[in-house]
Amino acid sequence: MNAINAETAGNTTDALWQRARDLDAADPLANYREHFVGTDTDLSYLDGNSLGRPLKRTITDISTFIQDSWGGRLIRGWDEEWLELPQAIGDQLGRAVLGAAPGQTIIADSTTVVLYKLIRAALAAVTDPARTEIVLDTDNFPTDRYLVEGIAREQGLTLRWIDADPAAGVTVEQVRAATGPATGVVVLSQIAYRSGFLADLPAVTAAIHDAGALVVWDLCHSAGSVEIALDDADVDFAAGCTYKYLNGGPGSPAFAYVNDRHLAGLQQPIWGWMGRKDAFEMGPGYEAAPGIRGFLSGTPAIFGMLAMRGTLDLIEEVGMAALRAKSRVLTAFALELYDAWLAPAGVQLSTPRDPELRGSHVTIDHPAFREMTAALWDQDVIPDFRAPQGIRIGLSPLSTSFEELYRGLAAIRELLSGPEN
Ligand SMILES: Cc1ncc(COP(=O)(O)O)c(C=O)c1O
Ligand SMILES: Nc1c(O)cccc1C(=O)C[C@H](N)C(=O)O
Repeated sequence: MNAINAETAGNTTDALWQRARDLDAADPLANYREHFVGTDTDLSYLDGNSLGRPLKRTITDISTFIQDSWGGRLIRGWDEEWLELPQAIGDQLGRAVLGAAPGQTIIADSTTVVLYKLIRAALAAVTDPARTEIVLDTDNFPTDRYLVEGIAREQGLTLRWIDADPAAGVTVEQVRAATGPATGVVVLSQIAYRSGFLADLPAVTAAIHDAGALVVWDLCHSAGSVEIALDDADVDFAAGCTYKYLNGGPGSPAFAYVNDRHLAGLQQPIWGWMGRKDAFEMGPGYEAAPGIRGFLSGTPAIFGMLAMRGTLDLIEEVGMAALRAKSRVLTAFALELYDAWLAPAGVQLSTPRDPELRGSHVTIDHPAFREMTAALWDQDVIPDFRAPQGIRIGLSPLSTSFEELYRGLAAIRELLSGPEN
């Protein structure tokens, strides 16, 4: 029996539609949606946690860059501006999003490469030879797991796996149980890519430090969606993407954060000319540039850095607290729609209900979702599918509207209820 009854669904649907409109009307960030390309259509974009929408100003920023900077200044651009951009934008990101004082954040490479460098740097900072274990969890993003497996093999270290509940995440208790005198480094995501579980970063960091180990946080799904205070939590190392909630565009470079107290004498493993002291001296042997700049390896991807500046400017204007507040209302409304329409149709919720424990996406599971995702995309409803049967509803606080979210979940409800309804 199909549990969505047409009569009651009609009433609920009208009430929820009105509610979506009311939430948009009450949303203090509603006007920011207009800053993004494509938000004046009926397309429902629910995948900003994979790839954020572009800002309209990016069209002008990129075009001006080509015309004036690249086209006008040519190679002089490096000396005049570009060489400093990885640190300048890194500092802005640190200030606006990460809770990091200047000089600890840099834009570089991809998240995968940055994580490799950070994990190796963290291991190099562990001086006790008895600390031979890297701790990670079974539900972390594939790149994190593969990197750690590769590094353990390369360095002759042992892995200790935390068995994470895929519908929840890694708890402080689990971290305490998995760490001890043999732990060197722990690698975790602040927000789980699948369930959206939000880890208690300060408490987990403190637990890892209590065990005498260092932590590398993956902030891909949290940068630009939740408030982060890396310095206050005394985090050791962190990395993340800029193409999700920071709207840097496909393949935009990653960021690396290294706490000041680790920077002196830091050893990262990819020794390229751009990370060397006096890069343009091109001297013999490698001597790392002082500070966070020693974290560069090759030529920075300037083009890929331009778009994220627009979002950082907006975040500085609005503040991360306002973004987090909107994100909480968005995910709460997603749960309301889920309860009214999808739970009765047998869809499982795989994201914590407690708003303190979730980030900015909601994951729902159903055996029909693999096939359904293509049908949704055809209808301009764009979530993403994560195997084996999950749809993630990614909600970007600056660009997602409540009506857009309503339309997306209504389309899922209709496809689930079949052609007869
Ligand atoms: C948690 C997490 N870590 C790492 C990555 C991978 O980063 P990249 O492909 O940019 O290296 C992603 C997304 O792709 C992610 O969600
Ligand atoms: N990075 C991606 C890509 O290059 C292509 C398609 C999707 C992505 C993603 O961002 C995946 C994403 N990090 C995830 O959480 O699943």
